[in-house]
Amino acid sequence: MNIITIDGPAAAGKGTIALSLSHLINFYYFNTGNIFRYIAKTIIDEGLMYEFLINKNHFNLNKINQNVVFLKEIPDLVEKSILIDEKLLRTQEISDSSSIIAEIPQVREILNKAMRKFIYDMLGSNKVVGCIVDGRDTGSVLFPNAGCKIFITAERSVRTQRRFEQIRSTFTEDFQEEIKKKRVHDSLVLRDSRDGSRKRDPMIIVKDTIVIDTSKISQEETIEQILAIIRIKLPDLSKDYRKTVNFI
Ligand SMILES: Nc1ncnc2c1ncn2[C@@H]1O[C@H](COP(=O)(O)OP(=O)(O)OP(=O)(O)O)[C@@H](O)[C@H]1O
Ligand SMILES: Nc1ccn([C@H]2C[C@H](O)[C@@H](COP(=O)(O)O)O2)c(=O)n1
Repeated sequence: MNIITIDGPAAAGKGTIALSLSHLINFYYFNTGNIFRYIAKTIIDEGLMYEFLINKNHFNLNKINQNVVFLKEIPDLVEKSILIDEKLLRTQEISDSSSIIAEIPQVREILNKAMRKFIYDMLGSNKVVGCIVDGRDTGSVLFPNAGCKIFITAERSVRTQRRFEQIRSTFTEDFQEEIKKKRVHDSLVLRDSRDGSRKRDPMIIVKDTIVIDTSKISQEETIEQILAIIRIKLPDLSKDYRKTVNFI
């Protein structure tokens, strides 16, 4: 299956690497974190986050606005999460909330189903050669049959620094609260713990996954390593195609 999964902890560089790689090999790139972020944003916008936090295990997901009723399938849920301005999804509040919401099995079930359908439709339409998906459980749960599974990680201090710089360069003074390094660090600690220890679909490294620690290597080196892995794992990508994208 021409699906490449890239999992790993927050701020490890998955999205950046996946996006660059998708341009190089002409694959479609799908960021699964954004769909969890989109749901978090919706709960926050509906003013329901407080209620959600105190009743986490009994929260009535049907309470959410008719357009976003989780328990019914929302046909354009994935499309909505793609079309929204990504910057609106990258606030600290949404980062923290999305990780909490992602613990709910019902939410995961519905989002996974919607994401799988979207990707399979995309591949089936023959508009794309393949797809790169990134997240926490894309190789272990979402696409266990993916042809190539990568896990990108980095030391937490490195990830804190990367996220800190990323936020500083993205947000203006309206987001001063966002740029305190301790808050970035504390948020990563909490998210690492929640994403790695939740009962349903925790972030794990499954046995056919190749782990790349990017703490001391550049983005370019990481991409080189992944291209070398893809050559072995996805040998069926046609030779002609490989030549056109400098794949060999
Ligand atoms: N060697 C590296 N590899 C990847 N990203 C790096 C590297 N060095 C610095 N970065 C930077 O780290 C920042 C975080 O990367 P990115 O947002 O892609 O992480 P992520 O793993 O997708 O995070 P999240 O899961 O929270 O969305 C980006 O600004 C990226 O440019
Ligand atoms: N496959 C996924 C992707 C994301 N999540 C949750 C957990 C994360 O903390 C949150 C935000 O993701 P990010 O944008 O940081 O990649 O969404 C998940 O549980 N499973």
